Amino acid sequence: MSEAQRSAQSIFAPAQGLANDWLEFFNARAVQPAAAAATEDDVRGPGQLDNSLHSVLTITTMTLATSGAKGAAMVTLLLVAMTVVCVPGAQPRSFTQTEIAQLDRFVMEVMRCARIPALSLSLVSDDDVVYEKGYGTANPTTRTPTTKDTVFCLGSFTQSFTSVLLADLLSRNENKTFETPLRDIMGSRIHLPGHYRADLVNLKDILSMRTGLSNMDIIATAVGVNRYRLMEQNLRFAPEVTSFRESYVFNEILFSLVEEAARALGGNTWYRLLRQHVFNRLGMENVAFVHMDAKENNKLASPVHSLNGKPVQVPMDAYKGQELVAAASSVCASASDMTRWMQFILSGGKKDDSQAKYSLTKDPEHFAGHLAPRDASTTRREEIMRVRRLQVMRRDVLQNTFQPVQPRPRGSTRLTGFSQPDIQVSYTRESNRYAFVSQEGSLPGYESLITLLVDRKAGVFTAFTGDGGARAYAAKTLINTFALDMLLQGNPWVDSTSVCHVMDTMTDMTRRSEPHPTRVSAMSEPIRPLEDYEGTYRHYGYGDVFIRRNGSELHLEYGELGRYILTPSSRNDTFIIQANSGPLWYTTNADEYRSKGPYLAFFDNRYNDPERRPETVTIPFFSSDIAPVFSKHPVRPVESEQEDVECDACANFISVPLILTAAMSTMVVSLRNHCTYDDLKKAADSILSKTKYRPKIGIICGSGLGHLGELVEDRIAIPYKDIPIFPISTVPGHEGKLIIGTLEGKAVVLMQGRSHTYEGYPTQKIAVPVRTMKLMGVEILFVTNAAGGINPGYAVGDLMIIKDHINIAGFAGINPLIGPNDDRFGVRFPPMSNAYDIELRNLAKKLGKEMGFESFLREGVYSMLVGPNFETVSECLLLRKLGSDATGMSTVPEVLTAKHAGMRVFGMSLITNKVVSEYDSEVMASHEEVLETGKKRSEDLQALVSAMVKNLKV
Ligand SMILES: O=P(O)(O)O[C@@H]1C[C@H](O)[C@@H](CO)O1
Ligand SMILES: Nc1nc2[nH]cnc2c(=O)[nH]1
Repeated sequence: MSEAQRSAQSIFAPAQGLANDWLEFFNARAVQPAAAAATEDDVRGPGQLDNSLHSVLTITTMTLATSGAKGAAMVTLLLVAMTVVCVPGAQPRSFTQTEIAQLDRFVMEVMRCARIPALSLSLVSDDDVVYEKGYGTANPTTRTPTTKDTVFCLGSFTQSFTSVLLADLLSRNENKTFETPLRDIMGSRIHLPGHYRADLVNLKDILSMRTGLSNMDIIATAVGVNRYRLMEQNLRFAPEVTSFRESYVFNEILFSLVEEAARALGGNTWYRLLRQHVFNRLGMENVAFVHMDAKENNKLASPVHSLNGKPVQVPMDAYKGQELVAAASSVCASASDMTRWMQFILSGGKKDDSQAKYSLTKDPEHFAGHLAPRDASTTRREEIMRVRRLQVMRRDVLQNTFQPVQPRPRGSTRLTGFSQPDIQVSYTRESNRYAFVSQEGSLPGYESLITLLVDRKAGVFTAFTGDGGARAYAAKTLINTFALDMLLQGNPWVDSTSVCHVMDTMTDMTRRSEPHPTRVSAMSEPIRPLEDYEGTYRHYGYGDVFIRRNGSELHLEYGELGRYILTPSSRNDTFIIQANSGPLWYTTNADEYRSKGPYLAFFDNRYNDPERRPETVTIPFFSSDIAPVFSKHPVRPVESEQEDVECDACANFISVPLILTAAMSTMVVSLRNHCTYDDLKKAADSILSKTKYRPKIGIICGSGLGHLGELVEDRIAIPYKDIPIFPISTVPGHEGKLIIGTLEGKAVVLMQGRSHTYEGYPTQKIAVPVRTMKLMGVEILFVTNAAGGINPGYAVGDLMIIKDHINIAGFAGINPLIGPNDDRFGVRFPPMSNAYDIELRNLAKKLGKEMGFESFLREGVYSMLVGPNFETVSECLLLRKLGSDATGMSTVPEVLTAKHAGMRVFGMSLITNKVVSEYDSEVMASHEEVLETGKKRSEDLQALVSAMVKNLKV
């Protein structure tokens, strides 16, 4: 037994008072520390540790304050970021014997403190293997020592493999990218909740976890749901945590869709494609899948958890349910495999082929495109040497998987790197010195972490068996940190004498940052007879749970695997959940899970009446974000129907029914109505290419008011039908031309006519011309319209400067800003309190006065209804009560879009008619009257707008 093992044992046993079972694991370890022992000088003392540790912990504390449930992961990442950057100008290199001994000692100490039975480590630098090693006992039954070829299941790390596979498949497919809507890849309907998601969701959204849908992974582990049922029935009821693409929401169940996409792209199952395209190509020989062939793999390290302080083997059946989330979490691999992976990533798609024995004659494909041009002097050996580093995947293809979803705002103190992680290896951060890539994974009984310093071509991989949770995070982080510091010849700030203490501190901090468990204690008697709780409770997303009495016990059954006992607690109608048997024991029984507090089931009835039987049961541990409520009388959630009609965003004309249900205010709109930034930019550039002018002023002319366009000099006119993304005006009085030229010497772009929601355009489409103007460089927008006068003091022919608006249509869910927000246009939640620019309003009043318009120039509030009908009398009276002076059917969507995009807005209504506000009146509003008035007064309106343009300082 080595010195390190002896000290591990002596400290371990008495201090922790642990069961012998754990010691057995250590006794059986096959660690062979290097011959040379480390000198004291190699190891930093506690004094040095304090400063570094202090700064790390300070940052950690700050992170925890803002991070919430994902605190542990962030601690991990920050610690690595903090420590690996503190090595100035170090060079990667191989280890001396002394360093190997130092590293071994460190690892073994971590294993001792974190009670890790088996661990594998691999380090690479400059494409070379620096160190690969197994520690401890891989299989307690056979006492097999851990080696570099021992297989560990990697959990979420699988997502990195999946991303690279997809990058490769997409690169072979001309028309598809990570941003192609999934339905265009899979050719089938995708059922997801909320407007737009099903239409728009793409691989990037799922891989970077920004669909906003709650994680329902429990379905995969407990219910016999097959993929078809999941996709057809359950996913459409996944609870929404945030809006689509709003922020990072952990979700692995949607990887079932990714698997289907891989199948559609590659014509084979995901795992076969993965073997073929990734593992075989890289020579990752030991790979297995946790739910399929891992249990037959004799190199597999046995998964171990602790229960009441004793190590217990996790039954392989527990991983059966991983099938549904396989693409997110099912790959198992050895340290030697992961060395190859790290070399592949760090070298930009190459594989170290130096050990391979290929024959030029027998394996010509292997050398295709890699051989040096041959001349008489080239020997066969030289030719072969050229392919020592074989490019197995194109660099640009691989790089696709590293594209951030959204760039981190400059100078931002928000940890957007975490909440909007990069697509592939998840967490890329530009540290002071190195681009840093890291991904960790966990499954019951297994932990892993890979950390790559891309610029330094250095990487470390650690995997082990044992408990998960805060201590495991600390353990793997510290090992990777220490190894990288050593690799880069830095002075590790933690060493084997201090690491256990540091790990304790980190563990405590992480645990403290987690939500406090509800305090309840077990009771022998519930407040009501057990029969009262019995029944089938349903959730449309999660499926059914069955509550049955079994003798004196209450049981909860969920799917194939979920068998739980419900123990009454000190809180009324609240039960403590514990798995009683079977492979799911670890979900509620294992020490690490229990340390987070008891798992509870809350029964309730809708009247909150203790006299009535419970009708619902809420089970928080089924989800990490929204606790699902199962009900005896469930109400089927209203689904947002997806539009069947293919109505492409950039099609000329879109007829989309707007169905407003009074109860839900649900608008049925296809997200394809959104033009992307690139579509709009293309349109803007194409318009600008037709004119020498670069207008900063945009003007939209309302019904019958387009004659202003005739005052524009040196103009070109582009019919909307020639701008593919523009909606086309279909209403008399709206010409439908975009005019560019000068007005009063200023470059302007003028819309001779507009489109309206009532024409059948989704309101997002109305935003298109405004956003196009924005991308052309427009800074100030003039909007004019014809409106009905509500204010009794107004007369037909009055001009009303718009002071503010009331978005009546918005009350019913019609707003052009609904849908995913593209930050390049504006913020998600734009203020609207200053919609109509005060300076421009004052300028209009001043000029109006000078022009002698005072007697018919007003200032008031415009309200927008969708139309196309004019108002009923009661509606007019209501609008008046709301504070509206005039009403119309346009303008507001344009103003919202312009303000969202940071433009200044001036609005003016021509009062073309007076609304009918008496029940017995025989007067009727008509479009003819509107146009007629327009003719009479439009010259004044034109004069005022022209004068304003003249006076603007742009
Ligand atoms: O485009 P605007 O708002 O000027 O047109 C108004 C509203 C209807 O389109 C039409 C009704 O006459 O005039
Ligand atoms: N809603 C509405 N729009 C108009 N556009 C012009 N006149 C009117 C009107 O009276 N009501």
